[in-house]
Amino acid sequence: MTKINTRDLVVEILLLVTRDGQYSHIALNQVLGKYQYLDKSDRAFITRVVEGTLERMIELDYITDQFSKVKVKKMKPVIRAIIRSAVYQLKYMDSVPDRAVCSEAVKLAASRGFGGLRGFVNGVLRSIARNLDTVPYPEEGTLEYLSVVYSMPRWILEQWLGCYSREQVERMLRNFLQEKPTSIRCNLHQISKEELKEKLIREGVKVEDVPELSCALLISGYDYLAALPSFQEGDFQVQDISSMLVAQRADPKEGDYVIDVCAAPGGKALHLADMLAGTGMVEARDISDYKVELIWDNIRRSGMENIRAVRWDATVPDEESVEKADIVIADLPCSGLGVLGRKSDLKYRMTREDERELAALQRRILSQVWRYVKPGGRLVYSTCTINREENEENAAWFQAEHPDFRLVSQEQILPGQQAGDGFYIALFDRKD
Ligand SMILES: C[S@@+](CC[C@H](N)C(=O)[O-])C[C@H]1O[C@@H](n2cnc3c(N)ncnc32)[C@H](O)[C@@H]1O
Repeated sequence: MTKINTRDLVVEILLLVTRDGQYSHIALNQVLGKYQYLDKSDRAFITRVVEGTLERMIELDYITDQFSKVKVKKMKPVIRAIIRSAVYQLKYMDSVPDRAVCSEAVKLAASRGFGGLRGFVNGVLRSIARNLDTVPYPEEGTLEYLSVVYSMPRWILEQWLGCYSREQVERMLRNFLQEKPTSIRCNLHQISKEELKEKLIREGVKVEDVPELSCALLISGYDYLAALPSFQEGDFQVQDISSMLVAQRADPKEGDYVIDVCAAPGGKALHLADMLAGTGMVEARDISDYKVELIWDNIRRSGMENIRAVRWDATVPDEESVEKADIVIADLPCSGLGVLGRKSDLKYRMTREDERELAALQRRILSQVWRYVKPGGRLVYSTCTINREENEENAAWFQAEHPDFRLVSQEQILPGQQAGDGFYIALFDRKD
């Protein structure tokens, strides 16, 4: 079998994300799925360089611009991807010798049809390698400094500094860059947490408890999660810890009928079905056949029978569901700025305009789905963002529009505040 060049795969994935607009986790899974025979260390190298390069892209470009006559923005996409991933290795991966980073990058430029730029790539990377320790950074305390050091677009920083203290903002920024274990939710209808822990340990996985949540575990040290027997047998679901709070706040009772109006890939809907312990029914809806199939994949794996997946556009009224649900879950599409620690490419995609459009879409969906809540039932509105317009302001708007609903609680969890992602949850009940 021909040896796969891992750095070439890194460049391929970076191009899929930065040039072709694919989501990083999808591009990474796609490529790693195609080369399943790669050994564990190669897979770990590819994942680390791709994720690290995307996470630190603003800083990497800032460094490169100090040493290159052609600014990063003006470079050809392939050269840009090669240089970015090489600068990441020079700055953040001590285990890779600088000489190897530079020469591999030069070879890559040639093999990708840019032989004429070998000298350029070599020159830029060697000057960076020589001068990395003395790169002048923007003045500490300025917005530019935060933007470069934490690789965060300025508009996002301005927005957060307008709502939160500098200390809170810096804690979030530090948190996004920290490596975190994967959180999983144990399917308690099928296996106890202790049994799952033992099974995972036998599969070579490192497991930690989450004391505050009886269904959650943190795992690390595995190679390919989807290949673990415990995953294939439906013993757990990958789910963020903050996201597990949604079903907890909804607090379903035996026999409840739940509609999750935006459910794919099904994390919260499956959690609710698990809490219903074989009783009641969860209808998990999403907008496309593709998304509905993702939910079905997870339902089949979990083996649960009190949940079904259905295609339905949540902005379209569904007269048959009016006042039928004990609980409506509205975990709506959002700007996702609370999960930048796991999906760092979102910070480069999102714009202020997108946020406004998402806040408006959330209102359109809420304007329909409240009708499905029975008198005496509950509506949980949640997002994985930390933007007030999408969160507190939408909850206040909903409350003002619908006086027969009462805002029972709302919580804005900031990244770094507890173990999970940044998240927002508002719980409403409908008067009887
Ligand atoms: C935040 S995600 C939901 C995550 C899910 N609740 C979970 O826990 O796994 C939002 C979902 O809304 C779906 N969506 C977007 N617009 C929609 C619409 N108009 N109707 C129904 N679903 C929609 C997206 O396809 C996406 O799967």
